[in-house]
Amino acid sequence: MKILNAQQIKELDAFTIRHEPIASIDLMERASGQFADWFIQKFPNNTPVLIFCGVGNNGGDGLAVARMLCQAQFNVEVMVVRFSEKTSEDFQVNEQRLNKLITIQNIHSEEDIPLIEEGVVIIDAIFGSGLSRPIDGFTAQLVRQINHSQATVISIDTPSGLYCSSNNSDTHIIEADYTVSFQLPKLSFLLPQNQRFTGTWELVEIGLDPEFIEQCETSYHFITSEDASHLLKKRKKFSHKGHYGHALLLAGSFGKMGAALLSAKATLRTGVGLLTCHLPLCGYSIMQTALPEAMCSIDHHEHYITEVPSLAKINAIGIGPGLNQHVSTIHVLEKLIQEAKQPLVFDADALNILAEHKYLLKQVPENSILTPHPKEFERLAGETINDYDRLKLLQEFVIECNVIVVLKGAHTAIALPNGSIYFNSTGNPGMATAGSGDVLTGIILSLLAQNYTPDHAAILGVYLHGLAGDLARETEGEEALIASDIVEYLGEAFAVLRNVQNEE
Ligand SMILES: NC(=O)C1=CN([C@@H]2O[C@H](COP(=O)(O)OP(=O)(O)OC[C@H]3O[C@@H](n4cnc5c(N)ncnc54)[C@H](O)[C@@H]3O)[C@@H](O)[C@H]2O)[C@@H](O)CC1
Ligand SMILES: [K+]
Repeated sequence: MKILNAQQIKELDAFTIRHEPIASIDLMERASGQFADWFIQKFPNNTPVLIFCGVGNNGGDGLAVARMLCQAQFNVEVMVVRFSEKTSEDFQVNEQRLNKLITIQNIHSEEDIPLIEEGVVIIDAIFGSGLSRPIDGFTAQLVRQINHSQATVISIDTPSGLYCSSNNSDTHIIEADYTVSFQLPKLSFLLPQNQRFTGTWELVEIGLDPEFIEQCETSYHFITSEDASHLLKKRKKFSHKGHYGHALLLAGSFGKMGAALLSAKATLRTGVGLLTCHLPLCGYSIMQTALPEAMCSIDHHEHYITEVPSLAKINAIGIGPGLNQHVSTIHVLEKLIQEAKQPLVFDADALNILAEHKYLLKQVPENSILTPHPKEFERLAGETINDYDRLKLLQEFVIECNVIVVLKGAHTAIALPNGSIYFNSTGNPGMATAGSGDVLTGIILSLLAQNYTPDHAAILGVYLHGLAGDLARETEGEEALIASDIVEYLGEAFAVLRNVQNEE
C-alpha cells in the first residue's frame, strides 16, 4: 500500500471526484460515514461527545459526523474553531445540514474556549491534511487545553497540527488516543516520535481511485497482508528438500548459544530444505540435542568462531546472532564478505564489526541484508536528531552502500537499495524481548535460501515475524511473550497468509 504526501492526497481526492464521478460533498459524506460507523462501534450512545471543527474540509467531516451521531442518538455538542473567515464549500453545506438538528457554537478567541468536562469524548476535526503551517493563536491555546484534559480524543484523518510527511513536533499538535484516517496511512503515523500525537491509528476505506494511486510515485509503502501474501510462494507437490535451499548460519559464542539456537529454529520453521550451523565447539552438543534437524559444522575454537566453513552447495548465508567481536571472528567476517557469492544477511555483532571497521562495510556485497536496531544503525550510519532525519539517513545509506537495511522498530522500515522504504504493519511491544532479532535473522535467511529475492525475503520475513508475534500475543500476552513463542507461531502465521492468498 502506498503512502502519499499531502499534495498527492489532494490530487487523489480531486481525481476521484472527477472520475468516479462523485460530488465532493458526497465523498465527504462517505468518509464521515465511515468515521461515524467506527465511532458507533467503539462507544455506547450515552457517551457525551464534544466535536471541535475547523473551517476547512476536515471541519466539514466533523460537522457531518456530528449529524450522524445525533441521528444515532448521541448527545453531541459542536464548536467551530473560527481560525479563518473563509470556510470551504462542503463545510458550508454540512453547517446548514447540522443547523437543522442542533445549535452550533463558535470559538473566535481564547475566551470562547470551553471547560472540558470529565467523561466527555472529544472528536478532533480542526485540521486535516490541508494544514500548511503550524497552529497558532487561540487555536494553539485550544490544542493545549484539549491535551491537558483527561478526555479521550479521537482525531479525524490526522491529529490536528501534525504535518503528513515532515517534522514539526515542536509545534502545537493534538495528542489523540485514536486517529481514524482515510484509506491510506500518512508517513507521520509510522515514526516513533509521532506516536504521542496519533495514539492508536486505524484506516477506513473511502473508495479513493485505485488507478490514480497506482500511478502515484512515492518512496514510502506500508506492507499490508495482501502485499505480503503476494510474495509468498507455493510449495510444489513433487518437490524434495533440495528444492528449498541450503542455508548456512554462522552464529553463537560461549554464553550466547541460545541466540544461535533461536535463529536456527526460525530458519527451519520458515521452510528451508537444509540448514548447517557453523558454531564454536562449545555449541556442538547444545545444537545437536536441542535441534536435531540442523546439521553442524564445528569450529576448532572452543568459544567463538575463527574459521569460514565450506560454502559449496550453500544457497544463502546468515551471520551474527550470538557472535562476538573477537579479532578472529572479524577475520571470518572479512573472508566471508570476500568469498561468498550467495546472498547474505548480517545481524547483531556482525553489524557491530561492520560499524567498527568501516572498510569492511564498503566491501559488503550488493543486495546484502543488514538488520540493525536503531542503536546498531546509529553505529553504522551516524546520529540524527529526529525520526525524519533518520529516515533520510537510512535512504542515503542504502543508496550509497547498495544494501538492504531492515531498521527494526514498532513499524520496522525495510529500505531497498533504490531508496524505497517499506514499513511493516505487524508486530507488538511484546516482541521487544531477548532473541526476537535472532528469530528475524533466521526467517530472512531461510527465505533467501529458498530463492526469494533479497528485497522480497526482507519484506516477507519482517511481516511474518511480526504476524507470528501478534498470534503469540493472543495466548501469551505481551509481557510473557518470549522469542521462542515467535518461532512456535510461525506455522500459524504462514496459515494466515495462505488464507489471505486463497481469498483473493
Ligand atoms: N473531497 C475531499 O477533498 C475530501 C477531504 N476530506 C477531508 O478534508 C481534509 C482536508 O481538508 P482541507 O484541504 O480543506 O484542509 P483542512 O481542513 O485540513 O484545513 C483547512 C484550511 O486551513 C488553512 N490552514 C492551513 N494551516 C493553517 C493554520 N495553521 N492556521 C490557520 N489556517 C490554516 C488552509 O487553507 C486549509 O485549506 C482531509 O484531512 C479530510 O479530513 C474528506 O472529507 C474526504 C474527502
Ligand atoms: K483532525
